[in-house]
Amino acid sequence: MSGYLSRERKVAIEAVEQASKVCKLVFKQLVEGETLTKGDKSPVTFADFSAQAIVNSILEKHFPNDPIVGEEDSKDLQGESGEKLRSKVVELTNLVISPSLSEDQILKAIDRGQYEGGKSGRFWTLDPIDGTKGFLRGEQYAVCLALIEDGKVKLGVLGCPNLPHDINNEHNTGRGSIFVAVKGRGAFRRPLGGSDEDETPIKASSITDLTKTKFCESVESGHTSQSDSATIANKLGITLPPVRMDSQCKYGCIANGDADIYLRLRVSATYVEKIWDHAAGSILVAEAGGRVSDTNGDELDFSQGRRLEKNVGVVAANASIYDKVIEAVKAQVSS
Ligand SMILES: Nc1ncnc2c1ncn2[C@@H]1O[C@H](COP(=O)(O)OS(=O)(=O)O)[C@@H](OP(=O)(O)O)[C@H]1O
Ligand SMILES: [Mg+2]
Ligand SMILES: [Mg+2]
Ligand SMILES: [Mg+2]
Repeated sequence: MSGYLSRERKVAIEAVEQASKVCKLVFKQLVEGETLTKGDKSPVTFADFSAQAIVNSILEKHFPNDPIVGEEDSKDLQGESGEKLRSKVVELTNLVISPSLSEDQILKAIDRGQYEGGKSGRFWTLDPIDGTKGFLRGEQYAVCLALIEDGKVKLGVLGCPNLPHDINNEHNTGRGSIFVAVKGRGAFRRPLGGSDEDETPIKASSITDLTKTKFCESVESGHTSQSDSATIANKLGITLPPVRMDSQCKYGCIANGDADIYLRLRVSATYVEKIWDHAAGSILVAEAGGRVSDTNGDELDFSQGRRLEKNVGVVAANASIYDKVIEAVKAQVSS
């Protein structure tokens, strides 16, 4: 494939593929292996750091001048107290990446993610594992990578290793997809581990009858107001129960037409959304013909640094119902 951002697209897919591999490996070794005591979050920590090391070192190899806004930093891996975690991350990273990287190279790669973002120039943003709680439960999580230029998202890649190919028939289909979107070039889905030939274009749904729509939201009631969304759904005449799913896989479902509305309604007055939690997902929905905004109807503004300082919550929906949905959301959040 040639043309606008074709090299960036290819490298980003490769980076997300490799990071997804380490996540699956950690899950198999440590979560499924029953070595875990209840409440132990160490596997997701190993996978988070290893995935960020892998993506950042692949980006550095191909685009050495591009800064990265990544969720993690190497603080917890430093010094004597970080020794155990550090050696595990080095081991895991080198199971996936070749040629092998030294401990120092791995820590430096993780810390390439410290860029502060902003309104000019180009940078990448990475959430090595979004939906950490979903990962630990063996449910949905995503590796999320996006390219931002002058404050606008131009490319987004979401790796969703556990997402069923058919969410309506989840026990009888394969799992694992990569979603890709480039500004102005549409949105696509391909199987994890697949090739360019396996890519198919995807579209948001075109359903107009609100009573038949499906909405999705976070599993965690600490991340979205599930009571506000129930009130909104009721006002809109939605009868189906919410599809609760962790991570940016929710954006993937909207882009793929598997759900029609995504509501993320602020629970805490002090929480500000992070750019890596929404960059890749939002371009995916927009390129699939859907609409995305915050709960005031304002465009998500990725030019404000590491966080979406100007926005509150998120609403995504298919284009035919978006206006009705945002009207109901605004009424609820301002009441
Ligand atoms: N208070 C609050 N409000 C809103 N969002 C929050 C909040 N706290 C955390 N987070 C971020 O939510 C990310 C996961 O979002 P999900 O929609 O996947 O939620 S969940 O997994 O169902 O809990 C999660 O991303 P990861 O840390 O990458 O998992 C957080 O960045
Ligand atoms: Mg996240
Ligand atoms: Mg994360
Ligand atoms: Mg986190």
